[in-house]
Amino acid sequence: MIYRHMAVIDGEMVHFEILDTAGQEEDSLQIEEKIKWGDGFAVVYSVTDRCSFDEVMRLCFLINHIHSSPKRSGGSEQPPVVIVANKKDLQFDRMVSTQDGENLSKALKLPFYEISTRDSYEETVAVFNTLYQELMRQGHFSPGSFKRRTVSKVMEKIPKMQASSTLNSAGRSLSFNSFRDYIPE
Ligand SMILES: Nc1nc2c(ncn2[C@@H]2O[C@H](COP(=O)(O)OP(=O)(O)OP(=O)(O)O)[C@@H](O)[C@H]2O)c(=O)[nH]1
Repeated sequence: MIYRHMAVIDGEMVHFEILDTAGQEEDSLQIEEKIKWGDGFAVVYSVTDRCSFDEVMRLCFLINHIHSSPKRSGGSEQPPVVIVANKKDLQFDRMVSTQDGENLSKALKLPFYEISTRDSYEETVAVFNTLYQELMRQGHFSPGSFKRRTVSKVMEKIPKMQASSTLNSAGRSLSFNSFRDYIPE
């Protein structure tokens, strides 16, 4: 599933395409193609699901590995990655502490956000703003001349994906998910 999101960041209109992997059974080739496709990555876990947290480190390494391979087109710098702890509103079901998330992010030297996609649109879009700003900082893209990719090209490679609106049924929150389905067996 690809979600679209538009935002004005630092005075520039930015069009995001957000690939959501929820519930997909994928082999390692599909995973690799999807990771190659991304310019930046939000590795999302749920604070109510310890297993999703336990996958974060492995996924970050996988992203770095794939984007540092000689096959990767573009620059040599690692793509922007942020770690996102979702569902912070569910405080009574919490299984992963804020400290755990912060410690992991510090160890991996990655930005960390703890958010609730249910409660805060602003917290959610801040994740994507950070990814965009980091891409700009790296200098691979300049504002207004962003690398273009067509959805149809992606869909040829990833037949299960469909283009879709960014907004969920409540009309306010972005939807994005843990990358745990990306892990090869
Ligand atoms: N309370 C709360 N519920 C959330 C939040 N984000 C998502 N949910 C709910 O969690 C459930 C799963 O959300 P999804 O977006 O389908 O998450 P997913 O990672 O795709 O889940 P899988 O389909 O199991 O991969 C839904 O019922 C959402 O409404 C949040 O921040 N707070």
